[in-house]
Amino acid sequence: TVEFLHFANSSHGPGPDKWADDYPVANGPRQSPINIVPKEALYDSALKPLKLKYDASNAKGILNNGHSFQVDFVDDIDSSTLTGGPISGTYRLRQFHFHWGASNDRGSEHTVNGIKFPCELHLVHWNTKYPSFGEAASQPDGLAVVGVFLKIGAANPRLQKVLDALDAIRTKGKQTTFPNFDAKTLLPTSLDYWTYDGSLTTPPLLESVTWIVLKEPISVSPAQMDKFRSLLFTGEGDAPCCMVDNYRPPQPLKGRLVRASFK
Ligand SMILES: NS(=O)(=O)c1ccc(C(=O)N2CCc3cc(O)c(O)cc3[C@@H]2c2ccccc2)cc1
Ligand SMILES: [Zn+2]
Repeated sequence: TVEFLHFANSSHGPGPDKWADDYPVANGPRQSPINIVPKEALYDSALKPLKLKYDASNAKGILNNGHSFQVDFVDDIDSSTLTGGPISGTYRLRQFHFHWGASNDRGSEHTVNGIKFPCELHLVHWNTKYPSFGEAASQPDGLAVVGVFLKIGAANPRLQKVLDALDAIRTKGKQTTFPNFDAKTLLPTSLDYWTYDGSLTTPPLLESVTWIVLKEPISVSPAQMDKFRSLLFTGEGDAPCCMVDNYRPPQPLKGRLVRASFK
């Protein structure tokens, strides 16, 4: 459809339909995102509650990486971690970032019964049984990403703190310090989740992600969505191209089971 034609031919490289040329894993058995069909998810009473312990002082900086923006965390100690849930061991928070659309009818990567949300937050964690994030990213149990949907509603004051930093990182490659941010403030009340084995949703599309998608969305206002769209894919001095529609569409399930932590 039109947004992918744009994504495919835009200045920031080939879009999702071209990725298989350079990354054959794009057609692999455990690609992300997927469409979640709640009625086809299996409630698994053995799934533990998610335990997210985030230390605000671990927040380092905020960066426009040319395909999204991310808030990076100090991850050389076990102070911001994910445990419990579908995973075993301890995973450290590395960064969080978002995916969003050019309009409020699209933007999320995962969909629920085919419904697209205007935005999706990803909190990226890596398994500390491996020596580093890069090493973990190539292991089948190396990464765990918590996905949170954003739904149009009241302005979200916790999200606003992140959005207020975007003016300083408008173009690709720009970054600025972003100290003392508690990522927990971006989570919804309920930590009920769906979980399945998947991949990175951007190249290199590594099949190393245990996905944990929260059922309850957080709110975002239309004005706040416009703030996301004020970012540019392009660098300073390049012809400006608005950073929008930076989401991969749902990929084939290929027989995978989606489990639910709730009835
Ligand atoms: N959407 S997502 O699945 O949650 C996700 C998670 C991590 C990453 C990530 O950290 N990547 C992939 C893209 C990328 C691009 C770069 O220019 C870069 O310097 C680093 C990354 C990393 C990455 C690259 C190689 C191996 C593992 C991660 C990207 C997307
Ligand atoms: Zn992502």
